[in-house]
Amino acid sequence: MVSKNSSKPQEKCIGVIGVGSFGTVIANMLAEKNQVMVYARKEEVVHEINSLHSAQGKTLNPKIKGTSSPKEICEACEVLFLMISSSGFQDVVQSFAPHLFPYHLVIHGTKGLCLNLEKGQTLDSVKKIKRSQILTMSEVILQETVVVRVGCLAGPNLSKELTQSLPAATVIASKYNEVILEGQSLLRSEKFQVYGNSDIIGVELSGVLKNIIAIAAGALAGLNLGENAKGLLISRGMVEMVHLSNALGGSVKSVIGLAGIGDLVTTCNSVNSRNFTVGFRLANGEKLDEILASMDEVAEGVNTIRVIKAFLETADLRAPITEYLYRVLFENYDIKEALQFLMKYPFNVDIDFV
Ligand SMILES: NC(=O)c1ccc[n+]([C@@H]2O[C@H](COP(=O)([O-])OP(=O)(O)OC[C@H]3O[C@@H](n4cnc5c(N)ncnc54)[C@H](O)[C@@H]3O)[C@@H](O)[C@H]2O)c1
Ligand SMILES: O=P(O)(O)OC[C@H](O)CO
Repeated sequence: MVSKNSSKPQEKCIGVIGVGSFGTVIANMLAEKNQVMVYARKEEVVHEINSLHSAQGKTLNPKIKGTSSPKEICEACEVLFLMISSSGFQDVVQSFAPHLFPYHLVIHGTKGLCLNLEKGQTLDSVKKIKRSQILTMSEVILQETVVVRVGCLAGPNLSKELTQSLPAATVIASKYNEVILEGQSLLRSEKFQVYGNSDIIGVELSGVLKNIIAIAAGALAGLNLGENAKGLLISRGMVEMVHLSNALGGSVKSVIGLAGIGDLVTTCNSVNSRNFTVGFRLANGEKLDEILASMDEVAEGVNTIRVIKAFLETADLRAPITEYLYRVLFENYDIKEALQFLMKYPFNVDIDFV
């Protein structure tokens, strides 16, 4: 877009829905090049954004305007970044649906799964689920709204490091090349590289599934089992991710790319990862309920383990790391015994998917 009076490109208004850890970082990155409007559901957070230029203590670029109105942000912005944890994703998308039109372009950054169950059913009541009862976030957007041009953003993107402007890269995945090009033009900078991928389901699943392995990596670290064991876990974890992703509709190529192996290595090695931290604290004897109650931010891997365990009940597939973590998290199985079992698991071949 070029204004009538100058050759400088006119700034667009880009919307960011959700101002948690990741939403604030992405909003600040977008504000380097364009006007940004952010949506927060609480009026006090909107007031803080507009008067103090921060969101729950996290600094925001003063150019960023806050609103609690889905209508206002959808009218002002054609491009929207959805940065909501998976637990609130479906509710937020439903509340935005009346204000979204086919001209909107929506990119999400959520690394979790939603369920597509009958009214009144829960994971506890059904216990076994099929692929059709699991929704990735792009599938939620397509199911609940008339938006067509949907993308996802995934990769090794720890928000604490992005806040410090440390170098990083991400993947924008979409079936539509224009979504990838738009995401690249909005976010790419000297410090932040943006790759494209057309396999949106595979990229979403890569970001979702690596959280499971990160919980196990945190547990290994908490038990001081060493770097050899971590190498073993990451490599077997990647194989498990490939098979699960395949069964859920993702391609191998995405898992071995930046959003898969790239994010897997980062998250399995960082105390800044919430999922790694859950595993680390479990290994130090804390109970899951205590850990989750003390965390302000979401560790998506915990719910993902429940969802994938229920999926495994209907799939012709073994995923031993996920299955044993489920027993540790939800059936009081001893974490040391689980890890010892996994170390001795009789995997016969190293790589069986190429
Ligand atoms: N923090 C990171 O380093 C990082 C990096 C990449 C991806 N992610 C992914 O991004 C997603 C969000 O992570 P985060 O770190 O920002 O989490 P967070 O807990 O800091 O923020 C979650 C945001 O979702 C909003 N939200 C949740 N339920 C809502 C509801 N019902 N209505 C309105 N708003 C609601 C919260 O208010 C908050 O703004 C997760 O899926 C995470 O896996 C996080
Ligand atoms: O803090 P985590 O464990 O949710 O990880 C954050 C990002 O997914 C890292 O890319």
